[in-house]
This record gives sequence, C-alpha cells and structure tokens, in this order.
Amino acid sequence: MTRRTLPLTDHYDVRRGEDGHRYLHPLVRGFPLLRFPLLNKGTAFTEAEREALGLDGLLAPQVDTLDALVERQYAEYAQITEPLDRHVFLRNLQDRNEVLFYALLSAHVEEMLPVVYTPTVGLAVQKFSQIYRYPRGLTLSTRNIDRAESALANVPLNDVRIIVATDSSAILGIGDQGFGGMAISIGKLSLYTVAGGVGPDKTLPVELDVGTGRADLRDDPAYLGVKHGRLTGDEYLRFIDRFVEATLQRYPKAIIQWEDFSKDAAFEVLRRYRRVVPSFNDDIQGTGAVVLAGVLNACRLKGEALRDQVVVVHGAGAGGAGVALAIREGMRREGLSPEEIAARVFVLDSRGLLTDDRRMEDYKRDLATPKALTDGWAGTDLESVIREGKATVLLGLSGQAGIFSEAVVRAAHANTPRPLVFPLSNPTANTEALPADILAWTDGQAIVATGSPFDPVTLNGETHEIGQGNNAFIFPGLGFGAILARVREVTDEMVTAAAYALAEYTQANHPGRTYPPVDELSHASIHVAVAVIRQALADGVATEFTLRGQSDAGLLDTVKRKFWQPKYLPFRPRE
Ligand SMILES: NC(=O)c1ccc[n+]([C@@H]2O[C@H](COP(=O)([O-])OP(=O)(O)OC[C@H]3O[C@@H](n4cnc5c(N)ncnc54)[C@H](O)[C@@H]3O)[C@@H](O)[C@H]2O)c1
Ligand SMILES: O=C(O)C[C@H](O)C(=O)O
Ligand SMILES: [Mn+2]
Repeated sequence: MTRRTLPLTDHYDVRRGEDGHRYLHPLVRGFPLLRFPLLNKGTAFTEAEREALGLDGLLAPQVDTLDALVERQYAEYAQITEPLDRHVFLRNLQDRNEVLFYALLSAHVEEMLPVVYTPTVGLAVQKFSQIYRYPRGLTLSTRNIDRAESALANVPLNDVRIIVATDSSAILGIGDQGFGGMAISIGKLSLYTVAGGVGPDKTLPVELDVGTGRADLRDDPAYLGVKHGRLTGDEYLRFIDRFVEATLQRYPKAIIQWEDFSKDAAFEVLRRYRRVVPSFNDDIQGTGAVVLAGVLNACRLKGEALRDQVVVVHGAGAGGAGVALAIREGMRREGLSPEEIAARVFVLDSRGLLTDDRRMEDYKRDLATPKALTDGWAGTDLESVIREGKATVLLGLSGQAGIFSEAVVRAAHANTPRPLVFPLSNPTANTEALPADILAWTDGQAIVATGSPFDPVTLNGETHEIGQGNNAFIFPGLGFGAILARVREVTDEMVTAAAYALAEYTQANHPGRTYPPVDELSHASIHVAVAVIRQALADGVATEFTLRGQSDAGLLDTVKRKFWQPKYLPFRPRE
C-alpha cells in the first residue's frame, strides 16, 4: 500500500486552491456529510456548497456565519442551569458540529471549562452510561483487545498526533470508574484543541476497559463497560502492550498522554512505555510541573525562594508523588543537596509520613524521609509533621475532602507569616479545604491555589483571586510542543522546562498571581510549547529538523502559525 500524505481522514482532504486559499474536499456528499462532526457546518453551508454537495433542500433556508451560530448556541446554553445538562449540551454539539463546538468554547473558555472539564467532567464520568449518545474515540476492552489492529483501523482519522488514554482506575479523586473514564479522555482532548492548538482531527480519546473493581457498576444493567473485575499483573500489561503496539503501527507520529491510572500502574506504565512511544503521565508529570510553577510564583510573592521552604505533600499517589519529585527537582536546581532536600520535603500517604523504615510500594521509596530525622517527633500524622518539620507549604493530593482542617492550616501558619496552602484535589467536592476557610483561618495571609476552579474570596475588604493549579496549564502546551518537535521521547527535562515556562509566563503577565487566569490558557500553553520544543532540541529528542537553530521568536512564530483555529473552511466537491 502506498502511503498517502495529504488526506487527513478517510472522509476529506484539505488542499490549497489556485487562489492560495485552503479548501476542504469531502469524500462523502449529501446527507452523510451532515452527520460527520468534523465536516458538518449546519446552516453555514453556503448556497453554492449546498448545491454542489447534494445538501440542497436538507437545510433551513437561512445561511449563517460561524459567529451567528456561536451566538445562537450560546443563547441556548445560557438557558440551561444544571452543570451536567450543560456538559451534555456541549458534548452533543461537539458530536454534531465540531468546529462550532470549538468556536463556542474558545469564545467562553473561562465559563465553559468547568463544564467540559473539571469539576463537571467528574459527574459526567459517573453518569457516562446514562448520558451516552454518540460514540467518540476508541474503546479497547477485554472483548476486542485481541483485534486491536483492526479496531484501530476503524478509527476514521489517519493522522492522529495526540492520544489521551485512561484505564479509569483513579479518575480525579473519585476512584475506579470503569468505562465512564472515557469522559476524562474526551475532556482533556477538548483542552488540547482549545488551549493547545491541536486540530480535533489529530486527537483520539481512548478508554482501556480492563474491567472494574466496582461491583455496583458491574451489577448495574445500565452500565456500558465490560462486567468483570479488573485485569491485573501480566494480563493487564499484555492488554496495554497490545494497545501500544497497535497504536504505533497505525499512528507512528502519535504521542500518548497516560491519564488517571492509579498509583503503581501509573508509574509502571510510564516506565514501561515512555521509550517505546513518546508519552507522559499527566498526573505524575503534568501535575508535578503545574504545582512547581505555582509554588515558585508563590515563593516570589513572599520574597523567598523555593529552597527556603519546607513542603508537605499530602497524598502519595500519582499526583502526590509527581508533585514531590518536581518540588525536589526545583530545590536541586536551587542548589540544595539530597540531604537538605530530604529535610524539606515530607510526603504522606494514607498511613502517615513515608519514612524509610516503613514498608511501601517501590515508587514511594525515593520520597521517604530518613527515619532518624523524625527521632523525637511527637508523631508522624499530618499535623505533627507540619509542626515538627516546620512546614511552610501544604500541598493536597489525597482526594480527602476537608483534611486541611483549621488546626492543620493554623499549624502551618504558626511556622510562617504567609503559608502556601494548595488543596489540589479534584473535583470540587474532594478539595482538602475551601479557599474562604483557609483565608479566614490565616487572616488573609495564606497564598491559596486549588485544583478545581473557585470564585475569588473577599475578606476584610480585600479580594483574593484563587489560582487554578491544574495540570491543564501544562499538558496542552507540553503535548503540542512535543508534537511540533516530533519527539522520539518526552524527557523529564521537557516537563521541567514546561514548569519554568509557566512560572515565567505568570510572572511576566500577572506578577501578583500564582497562576494565570484561565481565559489565558491558550497564551500560557503557547509559551509552554515553545519552551518544550527548545528543551526537546537541547535533549536531542526532536526529529523535526526545521526547528533547529530557530530563535525563541522564530519558535513562537511557528507555534502560533500551527495553532488550530475553529473556522469553517470553504468546501469544494471532488472532481
Ligand atoms: N490539580 C491537579 O492538576 C491534579 C492532578 C492530579 C491529581 N490531582 C488530584 O489528586 C488526588 C489524587 O489523585 P491521584 O491521581 O494521585 O490518585 P491515586 O489513586 O494515584 O492516589 C491517591 C493517593 O491518596 C493518598 N491518600 C488516600 N487517602 C489518604 C489519607 N487519608 N491520607 C493521606 N493520603 C491519602 C494515598 O497515598 C493514595 O496513594 C485526586 O483528587 C486528584 O484529583 C489533582
Ligand atoms: O483532571 C483534572 O482536573 C486534573 C487532574 O488530571 C486530576 O486527575 O485531577
Ligand atoms: Mn488526572
């Protein structure tokens, strides 16, 4: 078979006309054209297109512009009050008319992000079987994993560059969600397009349905996933191997973002495949980078350095361990020795402080505190660790709602006039503390950032913006940069470069904040993407040679030029 380079999907290609403009040439015509979300323009098909493409008589007489359609959809959206209903509305639009969905989302990022993404996506995951309408993405399950190649061949996209894949074992802070985790892959990829500039035809959400440990789901007749327990051990890895092999064959240019794999699996999968297929784990690496960026900025706001802080990370799963590793790396870059770092970063799991005399999973070992350091401490529970270790920074990644109690926060405040308190667990119901409470308990002195969005808090006449420390500020730019550089591998240094780039962007544009406002997600991502490309070139993993030797301004220009914009292309029938 000869390789076609031009066609983007089996259903259309995009070519430049003699006038230099880009035209979309659909393979299908007539009614089916209105059923392909990537192609459908609804009433924005012009009279000439309607006649040429067999659509005459199938659409309302009015011919609309994209802007007019966006306004009409927004007016409808605004009538809906329930967040989950809003989510369903937007998902239905996405499955009907993808350009319109992205145009609407781009115009209302700050308002709609919490609906397509955290926190409402958590609800969408839980209700996925109930709200399921159209299929989207690729589902591999124990039913079809032996036919992974032919299943992938059925995906109607020929040039996928970014895949978000989950096994749904640890969705946000809500645990095993079985097939419903697909909603997370879909939501993350919406951000790749709206904030990371990756065209929707280049994205593929994947659900790896290896079963679920939840009997309530398996017993629910409405549940759409496979109804047996989770694969484990070798069987599990063989399943993921089959997915990776088939993906490499069909999409040799794709990068995989591993999402919401629970702790041990998250580390094992990342280690096993990161050199086989360019890939990264969003919860370990994306979260590590976004939290490092926010902590660096918050330190600057205090007039201190990261190396001056004592950090407590509460939660030692994928997120917590990733954050601890990133903070340690930040301290190393500020000149601290491994021994000094060990006395400044304390990590707790559900059994308390990780100390090196304890039994624990392998991946936690590097994060354990030397037992000798805790000799004479009153205890190794959260509050004791804060007191005895003199913590100035509290990072919550345990999914345990309310665990940053008044006593806990006050204990940190006793160590420093301005503690950093980041309850980072998602969705909102799982947050370790409410920003308003943290600020009240610390007389407005704490620097607060959260994983899910929160309204600003006004206390004693002063308004505090609550930064959103969510990996959404990292993964779109990290993935986009990796795609543009055509990397062989996503290195740890690329991830760290993303963290510093985000910190730098915030400092330059919002010197008083820990994170940029969410409506600047795409600007921040562009900045991150440039830094990621630069690092990929430095690490020798970039195979896109045209980027070599480019200045930062040149790279910025390239990233901006490649950034996908939601626009309807004019259609031309095939000759
Ligand atoms: N803000 C972000 O960008 C971001 C990114 C990733 C994860 N998170 C959040 O972090 C939380 C954990 O996610 P994960 O992917 O690491 O899950 P995970 O399943 O890998 O790990 C959860 C961990 O929580 C810890 N834990 C549970 N109960 C605890 C307790 N009572 N005390 C101390 N620790 C306890 C355990 O150590 C466990 O390993 C979730 O709520 C998730 O939404 C936030
Ligand atoms: O999905 C999010 O909002 C962030 C993160 O990946 C999480 O698992 O909580
Ligand atoms: Mn996640």
